[in-house]
Amino acid sequence: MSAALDVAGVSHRFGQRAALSDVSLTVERGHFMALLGPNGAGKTTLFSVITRLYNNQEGRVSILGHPLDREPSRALAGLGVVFQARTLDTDLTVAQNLHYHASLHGIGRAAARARIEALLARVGLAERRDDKIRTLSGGQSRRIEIARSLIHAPRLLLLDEPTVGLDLESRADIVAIVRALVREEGLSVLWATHIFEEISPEDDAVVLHKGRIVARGRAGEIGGPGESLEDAFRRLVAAPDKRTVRSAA
Ligand SMILES: Nc1ncnc2c1ncn2[C@@H]1O[C@H](COP(=O)(O)OP(=O)(O)OP(=O)(O)O)[C@@H](O)[C@H]1O
Repeated sequence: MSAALDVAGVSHRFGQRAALSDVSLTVERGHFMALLGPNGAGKTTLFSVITRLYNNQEGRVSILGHPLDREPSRALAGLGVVFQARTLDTDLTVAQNLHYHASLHGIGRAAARARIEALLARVGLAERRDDKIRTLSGGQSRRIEIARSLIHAPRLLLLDEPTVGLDLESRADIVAIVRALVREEGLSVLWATHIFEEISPEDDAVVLHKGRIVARGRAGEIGGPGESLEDAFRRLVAAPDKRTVRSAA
């Protein structure tokens, strides 16, 4: 079976600045992959290429076996995205936001209602259905954004630093919700972050730095002997002479 996401040799430039250089990665179906990178590494640019906000300049992207350039509708139909910036309408209720999004996907009213109930239960916010978004906490809004990203039942979910600015408990809730989706529904996830507590040793991981992948493998194996993932990350994004590119996979 084809991978959930296959990125092959993708490069992207903003004028003279190379934001991505020959990036390749594969998210297998039912896997959680952490995309680790410091500010400016290129994570958001990569997500923008995968979601087709930016035209692909070089390289190939396939989602669930559908090439993004040749079959964009089929590729994007299987993709859900939680962007870094918040995009819910704060003056509308939770249900109104979700129904609006469902109609954008062409989902009928009755099917949307059932799907929204199931998703609100999934993110633990069924009782907030009729509340305006502006009355929710930051963590609760994020959970609604996750529900919204899943409205069309995608099989691959991209999340761009979804826990930034949230307290410890809200962060843990969001990580737990997404991990349950992977475990129980076989969802495939690409999770961009620079928060190490969100990553488990058995996760697949890639480290992106200055637009290049500088390490990949099981998160627990990216460090050298006796070296934590966090220490390995600091070494990898430090001066080039301190860096040894490792491939644990
Ligand atoms: N629209 C743009 N025009 C010009 N340069 C850009 C643009 N968007 C991003 N860049 C540059 O491309 C590089 C990668 O940025 P990007 O936002 O993808 O990084 P990031 O890993 O998502 O960082 P952060 O964690 O801060 O969101 C940076 O050098 C950034 O300044």
